[in-house]
Amino acid sequence: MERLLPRIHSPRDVRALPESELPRLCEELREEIIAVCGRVGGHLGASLGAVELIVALHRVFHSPQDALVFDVGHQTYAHKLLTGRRERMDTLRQAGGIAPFLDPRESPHDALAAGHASTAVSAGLGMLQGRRLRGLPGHVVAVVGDGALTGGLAFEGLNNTGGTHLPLVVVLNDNQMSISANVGAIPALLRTHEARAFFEGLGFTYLGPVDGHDLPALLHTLREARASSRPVVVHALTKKGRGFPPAEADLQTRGHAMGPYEWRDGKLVRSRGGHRTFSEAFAAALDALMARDARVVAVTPAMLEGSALVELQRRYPERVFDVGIAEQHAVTFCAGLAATGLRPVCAIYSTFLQRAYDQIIHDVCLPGLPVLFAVDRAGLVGADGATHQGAYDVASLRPIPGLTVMAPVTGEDLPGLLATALSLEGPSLLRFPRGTLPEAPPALSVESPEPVRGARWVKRAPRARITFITLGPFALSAWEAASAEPDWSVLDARFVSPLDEAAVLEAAACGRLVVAEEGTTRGGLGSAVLELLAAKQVPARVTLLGMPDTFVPHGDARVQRAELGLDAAGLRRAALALLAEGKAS
Ligand SMILES: Cc1ncc(C[n+]2csc(CCOP(=O)(O)OP(=O)(O)O)c2C)c(N)n1
Ligand SMILES: CC(=O)[C@@H](O)[C@H](O)COP(=O)(O)O
Ligand SMILES: [Mg+2]
Repeated sequence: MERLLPRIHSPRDVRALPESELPRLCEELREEIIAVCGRVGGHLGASLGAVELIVALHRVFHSPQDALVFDVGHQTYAHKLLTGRRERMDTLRQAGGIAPFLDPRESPHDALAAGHASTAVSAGLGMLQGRRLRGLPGHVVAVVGDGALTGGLAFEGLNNTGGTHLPLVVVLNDNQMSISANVGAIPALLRTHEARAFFEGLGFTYLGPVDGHDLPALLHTLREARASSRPVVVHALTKKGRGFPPAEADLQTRGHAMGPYEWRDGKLVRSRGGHRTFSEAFAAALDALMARDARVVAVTPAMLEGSALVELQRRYPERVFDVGIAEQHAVTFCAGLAATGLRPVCAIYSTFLQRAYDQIIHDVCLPGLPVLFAVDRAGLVGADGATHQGAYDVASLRPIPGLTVMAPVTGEDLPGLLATALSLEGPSLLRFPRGTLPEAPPALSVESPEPVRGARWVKRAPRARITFITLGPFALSAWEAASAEPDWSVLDARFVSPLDEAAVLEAAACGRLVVAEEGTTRGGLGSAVLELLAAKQVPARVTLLGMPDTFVPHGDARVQRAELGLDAAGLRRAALALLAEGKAS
């Protein structure tokens, strides 16, 4: 039988199909999503669960005249396949390829860019208001997951919408899952008759619950929602990973997002090489700390899996808290815990920490509470791209008084830095990157659980002509870049705040510095070094290396590092250029 999908180039083609063909279209979409994720990896589970929903939405609403606003955007592979991107889907999440989430620059059918959760209702309401004011026609639909609904921003949007009486259509894609099982009272309430009362109480018409895989029921309910003249919630019950047994059966570890896999003999075969990640090394160090000190507790805003805390939660169910997609709450919750004498560790991705900037300043740092922010995915993240890069944590948080900011070079550094955090009276931040642990030279592979202070010389040349000052694993690239040069030194800053001024001034005495960090150079370690040199009137030539002043798109992080000069070869080039410049003047 001729496949339908190759004939679908836009939502108009979906609407032209006889309704009886839609189940076959869904089947083909599933096959395509499974095949694409198999080849290039991606957000498999959420996308499989939203297939019927997306087909029904494109059938009932007329994108792009009607705006479909998807929360996060990780569940939209069917939408991408139906909106003219099918032939490029094998480039998904790769450099120059199809975006990991939605991007209006990629397609007019992507109403709004996203990547972070809980934005769809607010953005959808804004679009509806904007269209009204500008006299533009069209419906606006906000598609929100039950996980995203645990974020405060979603409630700010619902509250505002309910008060405006504007006919925003909110489609609640309820699969009872965030990345891990969803948490909290509201997801539980959604499974009771109270769901209707809850949304009606907020000023919405409630339609549902409807089986989110039953096309006729979905089409009927969405048509009813389209006809509404007031805010309406369509509550659709779906299953994450639907149609792919390994993803359905193993929702937490495999169903959400994955690398390329193979499907052999009815089993999923996948390997990430068995290498330990920074997150796992952090969790192991935290485990040891929790075993020693009953005051230590851990908090994650819905990233138990990614932060490698699953096992730790099993071991300490009362001391490891998943608070849902609620970064602001996570930080202020930690403030409360710390105020009782506990020592909370807030495990959070750099990009999601951005959500909680005021909570960090106002609730934690201003009262000087001893919360440790364990900032994962700091630096380039690769396939998730611009929305998820960990570029701004150091630059945005360095100015906050009393916040100690530090970074490990290797996994071996983690116990000592965690002990350092615990030895402090006030707040601290420990940043480490996504991915596997680097191999460390013998000098840096010593593990000690003792607190550390100040910077550390990785290579100290007696008559240095140039010194690298680095943050985090960059010390290893610098060490490699300098290894064949007897007069090149390497200083691991280790602390950005407080900066080890004596060590930096000693490093600057050679007259030439290359400062390297995996974060924006605007305001980061490099800026801290320049501020110090200016204050002390130290004449030194300084090159700053770091993430550029643009949003870095999706791609392979290793390739991006090479392209941005953020690897050993790039550091070497920068040093040679600086030395050559010195000669010329
Ligand atoms: C602010 C923010 N925090 C955390 C994440 C990581 N994250 C992406 S998808 C997801 C789960 C979302 O659950 P839900 O909205 O129910 O969608 P589902 O995957 O179940 O379809 C999480 C925690 C994020 N993208 N944004
Ligand atoms: C969509 C989203 O925000 C998460 O699923 C994210 O993609 C996870 O990233 P990691 O793979 O780095 O845990
Ligand atoms: Mg969900």
